[in-house]
Amino acid sequence: MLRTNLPFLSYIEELYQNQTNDRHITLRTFSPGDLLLKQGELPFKLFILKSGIVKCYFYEENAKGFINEFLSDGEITGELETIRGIPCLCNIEAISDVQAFAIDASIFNLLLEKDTNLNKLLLLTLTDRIINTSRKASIQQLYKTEHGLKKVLDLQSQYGVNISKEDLADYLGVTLRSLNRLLKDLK
Ligand SMILES: Nc1ncnc2c1ncn2[C@@H]1O[C@@H]2COP(=O)(O)O[C@H]2[C@H]1O
Repeated sequence: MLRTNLPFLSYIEELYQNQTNDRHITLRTFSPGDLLLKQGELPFKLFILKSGIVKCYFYEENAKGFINEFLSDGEITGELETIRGIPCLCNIEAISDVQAFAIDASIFNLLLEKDTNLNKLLLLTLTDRIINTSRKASIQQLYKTEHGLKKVLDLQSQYGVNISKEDLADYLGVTLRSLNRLLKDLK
């Protein structure tokens, strides 16, 4: 549930440290509740997380939220827009203090043209996301929510993160009321 991408983090840290005069990569900080990317908007920057946790979620027209993933160290956001030229698919919101490397979309596109390392890292990242999203979707279809909840609670204690009940419900695709009932039944 909490995705990290340490090879990507090493890659961007090296680029950041080796910058000379033109500092195209900057380090930015965000507080809980700050939006790094907004659904439907065209971002000019991509972010690669250095530390902290963000949630990646959709808002549907009926004001329901659905959380795809919780992303942490080394995860990239905003790459889909840059590659496909489409508005941001989802919102990326900090749920803890976050530090992220920011890179201009135009610079990222230039790097994509000449850096095979970046291309390989990106392919691995995108294929991982397809695998994780498909796995999550099939688990949600095949098993009861209780099964998903147990897994999420295990992972939460494994990573030592504290995720609000609202976010847990949005991650599992259930109402807060159902989540409270499930939590009560688990006791
Ligand atoms: N299923 C997913 N898992 C992880 N991250 C995602 C997923 N879907 C979208 N994102 C990220 O959310 C970002 C929103 O802006 P973009 O569409 O540019 O790029 C998107 C990806 O970086």
